[in-house]
Amino acid sequence: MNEAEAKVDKQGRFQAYISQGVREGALIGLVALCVYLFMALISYNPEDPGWANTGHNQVATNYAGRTGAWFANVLFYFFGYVAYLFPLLISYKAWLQFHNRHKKMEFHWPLFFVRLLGFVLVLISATGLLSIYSIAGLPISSGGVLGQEISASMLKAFNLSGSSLLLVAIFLFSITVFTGLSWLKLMDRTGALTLKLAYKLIAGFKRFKAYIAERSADAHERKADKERQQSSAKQTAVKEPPLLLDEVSVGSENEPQRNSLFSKIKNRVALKKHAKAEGLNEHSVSPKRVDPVLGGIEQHQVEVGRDRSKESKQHSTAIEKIVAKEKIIAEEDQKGKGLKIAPFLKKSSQSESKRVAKEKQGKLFAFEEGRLPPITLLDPPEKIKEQGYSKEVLEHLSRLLEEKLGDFGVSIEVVEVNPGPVITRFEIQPAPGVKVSRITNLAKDLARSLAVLSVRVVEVIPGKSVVGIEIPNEKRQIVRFSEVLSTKEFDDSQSPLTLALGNDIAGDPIVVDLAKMPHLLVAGTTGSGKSVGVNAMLLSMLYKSTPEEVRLIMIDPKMLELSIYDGIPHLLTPVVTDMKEAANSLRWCVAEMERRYRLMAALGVRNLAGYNRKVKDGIEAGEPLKDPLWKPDENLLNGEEDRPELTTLPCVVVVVDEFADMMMIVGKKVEELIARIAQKARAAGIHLILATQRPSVDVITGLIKANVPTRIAFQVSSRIDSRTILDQGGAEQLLGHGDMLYMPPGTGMPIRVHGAFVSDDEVHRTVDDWKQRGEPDYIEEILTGGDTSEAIPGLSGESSGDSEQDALFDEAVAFVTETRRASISSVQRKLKIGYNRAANLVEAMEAAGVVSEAGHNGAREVLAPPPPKD
Ligand SMILES: Nc1ncnc2c1ncn2[C@@H]1O[C@H](COP(=O)(O)OP(=O)(O)OP(=O)(O)O)[C@@H](O)[C@H]1O
Repeated sequence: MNEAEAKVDKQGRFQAYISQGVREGALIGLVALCVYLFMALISYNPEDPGWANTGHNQVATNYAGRTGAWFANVLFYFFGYVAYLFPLLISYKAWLQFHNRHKKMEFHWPLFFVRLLGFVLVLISATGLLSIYSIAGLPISSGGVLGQEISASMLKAFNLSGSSLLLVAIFLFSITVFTGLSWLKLMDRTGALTLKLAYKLIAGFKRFKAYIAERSADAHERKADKERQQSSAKQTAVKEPPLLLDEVSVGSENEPQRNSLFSKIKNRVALKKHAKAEGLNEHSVSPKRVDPVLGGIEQHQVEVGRDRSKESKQHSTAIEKIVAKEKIIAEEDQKGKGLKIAPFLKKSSQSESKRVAKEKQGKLFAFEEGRLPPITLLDPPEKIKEQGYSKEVLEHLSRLLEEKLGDFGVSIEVVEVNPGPVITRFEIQPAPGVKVSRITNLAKDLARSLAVLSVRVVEVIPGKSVVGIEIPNEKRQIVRFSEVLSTKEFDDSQSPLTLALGNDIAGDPIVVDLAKMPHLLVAGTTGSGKSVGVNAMLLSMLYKSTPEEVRLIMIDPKMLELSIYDGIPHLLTPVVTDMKEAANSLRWCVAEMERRYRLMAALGVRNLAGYNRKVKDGIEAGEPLKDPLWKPDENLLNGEEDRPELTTLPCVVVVVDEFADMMMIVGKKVEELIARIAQKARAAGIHLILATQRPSVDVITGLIKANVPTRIAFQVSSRIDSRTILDQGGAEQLLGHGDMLYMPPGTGMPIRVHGAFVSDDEVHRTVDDWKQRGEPDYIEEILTGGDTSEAIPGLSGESSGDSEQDALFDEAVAFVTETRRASISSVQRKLKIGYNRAANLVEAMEAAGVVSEAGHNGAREVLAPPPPKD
């Protein structure tokens, strides 16, 4: 940079420095002048000494002092109230100075003169107008001397109206000239501002209206909730239609206030249903409540973002609430549409079995009678099946289920609905962290809330990660026995001990094999369908097997249910009603079991099927097998040629209806006999069906439970009873009338079965048919006991029976199975009894199969499982 340039640069910087100082100095000076003038004008006192008058005051009262008083006097004298225009003008100039501080200062003379002209014109017109329309307060006219002069000459020339018009026009024009203000633009801006203001006012009013509506709706709802609570407390019975009534009344006592939203949705569900019933459009009912508020929502939402004031925040929360509610309702509708409603997948083909087809043919061509009674003897299934809930009701129920569980603090989502012939299963997906036991514990509350008979919670559905909620259909289909017998499943089953239980929840037949169980325990309260169930089992065998295949021993302490079967060829002995005879028949079973074991051992086979096959093969080959156990009678002097031929052995099924009565009358001996049969009889083809209506631990003892692995629970009165039978709850949630839980052996998962219905007539017809087919071949020793009772190995004699009847026997069994220690001394210590009594108890336990025989070191193994924990 050369010297000249540096000089120019220095000068430039100096100029910039000066110009900035001048600008800022001018700004400060102008502000100070404006304030000073303004002070002087507002505190103007005519008493002060001034330009036009000397005044009485020695000391000026003006805030701006004598000078200020003087200036004020001059300005007011000449221009009247227009004097205020001067500080106003100066403040405008100061603002311009500030606004354009970064711009280069340029002085434009023509513009300056135009502006000055404008200013003069403003002074003239304003003062003139003020003098014509004088405002009091100044010693001279409010337009000052200038105004006086102008108005006088104007009035002379143009009169009042003409002068006024002219002066207003000049004033407006001069303002434009002076300030550059465009009146048209101003009008535009004013219009826009007015409109904006009007919008704001309307929006504010709408928000306020919405807020008021919301508050009154809430108050109304709280009041309605309260009334509902009171009325539901008073209500003892739920009226028709149960679902709708429940939606508004039942369960509301559990609803906290915060859930009033749910009650609104509930009402909506009710309204929708009602609307449907009335044939109304759904929308004609529901949106009415929200219409007034919905109108302004969108606009409000936009403004809520802008307006940060407190009041608008309050309003916005009210609006957000409403929007949220609408969202929920919309979601609800959406969900309803997305819900999967599919009937259960059926496994069975439903086509009729070969046997049914054959029977039809047989009828047609009058074939010879079959070896079994025809299924046509039974009542045919109903042609018109009851239909479950409609799709709409299922959707509503799903939402209701979600709400109700939500009310109890359990958040779930219904993912699928499977309507079945008797019940409908809702598959629900619990929210993360929700324990399924919480839902199970709510079963009763849910049933009440949904106004249904009962609700069963299926904690685990194999192959799915959902929980099942089963609710009964309004009308249930009756499962006819004939429809289960006509299925392929029953026909294809090879076992002579095939039992047709009924249909599962999907309507598929449940056909089971007693031989595989191998013993069955059936329990349920009075009227639960237990006797019908046992009849169905017996008829299943009568429609599947001949007396050569299956023989029956029926024990009926009530002398009621089973006596109907008396006289059929399957019976080994007349229906047993005497309990002493019942004990003898059990004893015979044990002896028969032992005999069969010996026979099987002699023939080298492992089970009854193997034995029967071998015997049959021998007969078919023309070389029937001889009885290896036969001993020649010394008195009769018979020889080897008299050795009888072996015949096939039938399965023996012992059916005990009301097994609790037998236990009470005969005592513990029965338990021991049953345990004995249950432990070993599978291979020997002896099976037990034990039914009781008293599922208590003194009837279904640990010993029996340990030996009878397959259970069927009909409806019971409590969860404890259900646990006694199934080792888990669930049976208390059944519907009765043949609804049962079937627990197959070796599984912990009960299957829900709707039992097949068998009428007494059907039983009579079947029994009569069998009676015509053959006579029973009774074995007398069964009832008398014969000499078999003494000869049963392993079966305790009367002395051990006494020990078993010891009052402490059960306690001792419980102790031993629990601690898994079977020593006499520990029993002695635990029960605080003498050595002999403890030893007898342990021996009785050995005889009952609870503990093993003493080993070479005297130690015994505990065989029975530990007692169930309630
Ligand atoms: N599978 C079924 N389907 C429809 N209804 C049934 C079914 N099973 C039973 N019922 C109805 O339930 C009633 C009671 O059944 P059931 O007599 O078998 O009960 P229970 O448990 O044996 O009672 P109790 O112990 O007093 O004899 C029957 O009269 C019948 O109307």
